[in-house]
Amino acid sequence: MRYLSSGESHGPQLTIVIEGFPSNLKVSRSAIDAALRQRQMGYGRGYRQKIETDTVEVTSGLRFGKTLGSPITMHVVNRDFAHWTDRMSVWDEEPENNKHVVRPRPGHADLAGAIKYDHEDVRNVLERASARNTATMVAAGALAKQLLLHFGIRLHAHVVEIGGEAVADDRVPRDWDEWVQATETSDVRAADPDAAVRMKQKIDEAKECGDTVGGVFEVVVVGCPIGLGSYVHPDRKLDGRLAGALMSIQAIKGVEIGLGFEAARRFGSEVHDPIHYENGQYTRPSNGAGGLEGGVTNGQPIVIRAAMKPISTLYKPLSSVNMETKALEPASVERSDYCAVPAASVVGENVVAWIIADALLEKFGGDSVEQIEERILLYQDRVNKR
Ligand SMILES: Cc1cc2nc3c(=O)[nH]c(=O)nc-3n(C[C@H](O)[C@H](O)[C@H](O)COP(=O)(O)O)c2cc1C
Ligand SMILES: C=C(O[C@@H]1CC(C(=O)O)=C[C@@H](OP(=O)(O)O)[C@H]1O)C(=O)O
Repeated sequence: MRYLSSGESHGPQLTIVIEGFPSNLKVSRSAIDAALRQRQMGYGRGYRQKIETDTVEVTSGLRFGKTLGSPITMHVVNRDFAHWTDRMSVWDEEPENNKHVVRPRPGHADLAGAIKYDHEDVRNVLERASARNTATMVAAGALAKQLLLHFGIRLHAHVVEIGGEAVADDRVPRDWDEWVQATETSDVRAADPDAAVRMKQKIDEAKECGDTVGGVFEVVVVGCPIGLGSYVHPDRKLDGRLAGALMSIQAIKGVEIGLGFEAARRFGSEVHDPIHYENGQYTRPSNGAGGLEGGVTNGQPIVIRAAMKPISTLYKPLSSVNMETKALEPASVERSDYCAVPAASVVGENVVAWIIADALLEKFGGDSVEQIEERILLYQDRVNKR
């Protein structure tokens, strides 16, 4: 299963073409729209989200709400394009009064992208480098999530840290539904209400100073069978694939699985999860491995965290260089978010859904939902005999 996306941030629309999605899954448009809406939310987002109301249009691959097995094409319209028709025109000549972006922002793709693609106007870079494209990741992932749910695999993401303010683990509900409810009613998607207050204060502090803040989110996946992914080649290791997918989200700078970096500070006896056998199955009393050993799912919940750097555009800009004159000048200022960690957590949840769904199809074949069902049942039988 694979997908490609296209679209500039202020162009007419974003497009996603998915190939290899199995047939005969009844899919819900409102579930995709709900995920898109969640991605737009979160304390610290900028004015753009007041302009957009992201929803999905599907123009191929579905009939009567069911997948056909043929390529699925989805679109998300950029309402903001209405304000950019001359500056983002596909065919018309460039307007004479068009102002070029020439002072690249430290932390964004501006400078490296302008040099790589030989652009004089940095806008030609930032339009596609923009995290607007994360809407396509969410649309594709929200479809994959529906496939996973059909097979009893659930996943959810929450924010665990913003600007150094972290949730207390014992304040996060252990019950799945309560936890989901707690994050979805929090405007920073953090399940600990006191930490959420401190996180919002950090965002306010950054905003007042013309600055930005980053943070950490965590994705949890439950219900995965043992044996997704493989240890045989680097590109088949599920830990690597998940880390790669999360790292490919704009501004993600670190990924850790299970104990992650903490494992490097402990003795092995304090890190690895003992193996027990109870009531006819293997159990693990702890989950330091975060559900993955040797690049393969081990039946425990997958727990994976990602660190997001602060937003690159600063209203009080760092110094940069005018690429036309080479003079030292403040970096350009684009309308911007102050903090997008809650939004990034939604993106993270959906890119993880995509990778797990892909690994599921790889293990069980992927032409139709019925065929996958049969193979999962057969496999479960074998697993139960081990
Ligand atoms: C959901 C989301 C929203 C973002 N919003 C902004 C923004 O408003 N302004 C900005 O400069 N960067 C924003 N970013 C981050 C930039 O896209 C990112 O800094 C840039 O792509 C370079 O990141 P990289 O070095 O990880 O590739 C956002 C990222 C995400 C995930
Ligand atoms: C458009 C989105 O995020 C954008 C990501 C982004 C960036 O530089 O990455 C810059 C901002 O764009 P604009 O200048 O249009 O406000 C964000 O709003 C979105 O998430 O839908």
